[in-house]
Amino acid sequence: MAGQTLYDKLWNAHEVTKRDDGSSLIYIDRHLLHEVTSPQAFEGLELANRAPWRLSANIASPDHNVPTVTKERSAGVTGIKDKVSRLQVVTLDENCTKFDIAEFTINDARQGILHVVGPEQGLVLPGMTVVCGDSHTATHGALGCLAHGIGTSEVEHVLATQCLIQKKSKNMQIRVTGQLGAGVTSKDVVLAIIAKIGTAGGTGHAIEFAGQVFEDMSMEGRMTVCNMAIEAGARVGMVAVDDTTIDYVKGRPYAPNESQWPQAEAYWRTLYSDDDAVFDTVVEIDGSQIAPQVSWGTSPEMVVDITQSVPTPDQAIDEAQKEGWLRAYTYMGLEAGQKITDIQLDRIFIGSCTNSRIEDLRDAAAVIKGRKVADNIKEAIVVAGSGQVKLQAEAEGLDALFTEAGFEWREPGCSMCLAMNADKLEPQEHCASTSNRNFEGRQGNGGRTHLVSPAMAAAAALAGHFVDVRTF
Ligand SMILES: CC(C)[C@H](C(=O)O)[C@@H](O)C(=O)O
Ligand code: SF4
Repeated sequence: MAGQTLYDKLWNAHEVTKRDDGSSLIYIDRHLLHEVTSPQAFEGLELANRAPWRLSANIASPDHNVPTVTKERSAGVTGIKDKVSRLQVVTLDENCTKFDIAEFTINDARQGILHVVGPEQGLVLPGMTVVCGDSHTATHGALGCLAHGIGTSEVEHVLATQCLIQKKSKNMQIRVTGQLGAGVTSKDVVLAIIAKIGTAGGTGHAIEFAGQVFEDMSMEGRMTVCNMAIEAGARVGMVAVDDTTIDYVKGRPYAPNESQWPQAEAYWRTLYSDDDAVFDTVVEIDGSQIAPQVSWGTSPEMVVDITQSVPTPDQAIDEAQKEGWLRAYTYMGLEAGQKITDIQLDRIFIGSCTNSRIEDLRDAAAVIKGRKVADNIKEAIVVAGSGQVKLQAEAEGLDALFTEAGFEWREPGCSMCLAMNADKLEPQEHCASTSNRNFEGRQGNGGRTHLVSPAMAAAAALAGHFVDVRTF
């Protein structure tokens, strides 16, 4: 028998039963809940007169709708101006109280974006199956677990049964070899992967990221990459367990205690793809060739190197791509062939579940070196992914570096990643954003998003336009 991939191992360890139609019933270890996709699930549970099947598997926190301005945040839920947003957060609080589910509420020091909070608290551990009513749940695969987003009806299903009906995906390995150059980060790696394979490249697959670049990468970096597996078309992204994983988990509040640790670690150490495991699809990229990336268009695959230009229609591989580009030039207000470094910016957003961990903030802060945000930038905000990241950054003095340069230092939440709270772009504004999605209207009606790394966003804030952080 051929060896098993990491995905096979995780799947087999959680398969309760195979069904006649080729799907399987899978046991779920951890369920993360936020205010947007849980209300109807709780309502369904109540109507069916059911209780959550395993309370301790669930953890909730509001993240999408919370205000990030300190004055509004300190007022708690009453500080949320938008009625619908407030109702969602209040409803989450009420449901968690009613069903006895643990919640890091709006002003809890542990509140934050679930995909930052889960690993940080040790609530997500290697070997687990992890779900959340949120497509970026793939993030958690960085810890060597099987994690993916689910819809609201599945949220109800998991609450009620702790199980899910799933169809197994194909195995894909993306190998990034060699070493990254200075100034090139995990965000550039994942954007370069998507530029290469396209937003449908991973469709139907569970992606394992492997190779020297991921072996050398920190847990924060691995989370950035797995986070965007969904933008590469896959629901699942994973990295094998190694010393980096084990060291990251050790000592986290909900991680196994000392007496449980040896047993847990012994199991976790088995979570890698066997040498003779077979992948349905393999992609290889030379990491040393990756440059800082910038998205110019309205899809995460419309990405080029900072040294390049907006592509011209004759470079499109087919008519469909050409059509997409023509539409994107207009929406983004860019000319074909225009240099990326000529794109002037209006706002800067450093945050989101892709890039709001401590290492991301350190990377951005390191670029500042006493310089100031350029005059043409209307607003530059830094939004830590969780209360814990914010505290850590403040302990390191990063907040002062940012505010002295002219950035605003905000409270944790999804913020300007999506236009669901008060942090939005105005029509036609260009934003250098460390988030993961750049479709039309994502950051506000008519807003123009450019996806970049935290270091590139910081450099752009200081220059007022995109610059190559390697020579800035
Ligand atoms: C609101 C939520 C359902 C959504 C998701 O699933 O990803 C959001 O987090 C996003 O990033 O678009
Ligand atoms: S930060 Fe953005 S991508 Fe992540 S969960 Fe929030 S809205 Fe979705």
